[in-house]
Amino acid sequence: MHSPYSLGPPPNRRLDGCNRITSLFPSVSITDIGCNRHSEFEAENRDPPSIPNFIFRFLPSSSPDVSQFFPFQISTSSSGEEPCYAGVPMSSIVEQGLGVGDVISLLWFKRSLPRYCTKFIEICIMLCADHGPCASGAHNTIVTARAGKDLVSSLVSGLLTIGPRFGGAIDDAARYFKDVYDGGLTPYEFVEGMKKKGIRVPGIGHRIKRGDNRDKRVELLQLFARTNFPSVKYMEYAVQVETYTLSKANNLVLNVDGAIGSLFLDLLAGSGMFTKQEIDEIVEIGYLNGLFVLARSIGLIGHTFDQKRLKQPLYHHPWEDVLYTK
Ligand SMILES: CC(=O)SCCNC(=O)CCNC(=O)[C@H](O)C(C)(C)COP(=O)(O)OP(=O)(O)OC[C@H]1O[C@@H](n2cnc3c(N)ncnc32)[C@H](O)[C@@H]1OP(=O)(O)O
Repeated sequence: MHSPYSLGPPPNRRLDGCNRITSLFPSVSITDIGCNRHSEFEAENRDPPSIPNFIFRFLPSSSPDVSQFFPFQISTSSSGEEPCYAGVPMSSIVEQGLGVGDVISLLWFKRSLPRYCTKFIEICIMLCADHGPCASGAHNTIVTARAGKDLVSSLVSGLLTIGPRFGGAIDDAARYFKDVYDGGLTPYEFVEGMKKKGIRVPGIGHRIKRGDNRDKRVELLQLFARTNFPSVKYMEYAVQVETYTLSKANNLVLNVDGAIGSLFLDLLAGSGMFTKQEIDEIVEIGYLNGLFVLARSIGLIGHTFDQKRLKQPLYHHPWEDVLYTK
């Protein structure tokens, strides 16, 4: 019995996909791509090699995308001598001294991005890793760890606070900044239009930061991008939006979500590594909140360990904060 989570598509669907491929590419035989060998692997109680790996080895590089034939697509191969991320072997990743930004670029974006892009991803991860115990996510994690729960429970309890008000506005910021910049709206038209619709501008506003107490993380991201990116047009637009919102209220700064959202648009558009269609898809699907989720997991895990190491007792919130009503 094939589980959808273990070996990939069951044999009949594998064969079906392979048959369609061999009919499309007469130079490729079904033996070449290993489809007729499923029972052989099963008899030896081994995982069959992934079909796409076989196929990509035999198809000419100009072949159309065959991935559409497969209900399961992978970018991590575990069937060869060593695991590969989007076709790049682990040894090559280690030997080239690549970092976690490169791994993210391979696994999320399915391509090797230039070093300044992967460095930018790494800076996002480093800067968003933690923001102290009072932020929503850390607070939840701490309370959960102190209730005696395990690492995973404590981590996810914190992660579940990530959303439109806390760390989860990067995708929406990117969507809006892209739409309004590409559509030629002025910052004034954008902000006032949002106000009319009763929607807060994603990427703008902070609970603590103010116009006269800027977010250092935003400044560091902007400095890196201004120095290394070929173009920062979306970021400059976001800064113009901030200038306008700050003229309305001192808390309406460009926050870290807005900075990452606008700068990632610049990375996608300026690197020359993505087609317009791919950029639209990345923004529409919403890849970018993943950066905050991944980054903040580092800090939340640290908060869990702190509580365990310090043997902190069950948390109880101070009575005096609570207004009791009838
Ligand atoms: C790492 C991070 O978490 S960064 C934050 C990511 N989230 C966003 O970018 C979403 C948009 N921003 C917001 O929703 C808010 O600014 C928050 C949640 C981040 C902070 O909110 P708070 O400091 O609690 O501000 P509060 O909710 O009290 O709002 C104060 C005033 O500013 C206005 N305001 C706050 N943010 C915005 C915004 N993004 N756009 C328009 N107006 C805003 C509010 O309408 C409110 O005005 P009102 O009292 O006249 O209604």
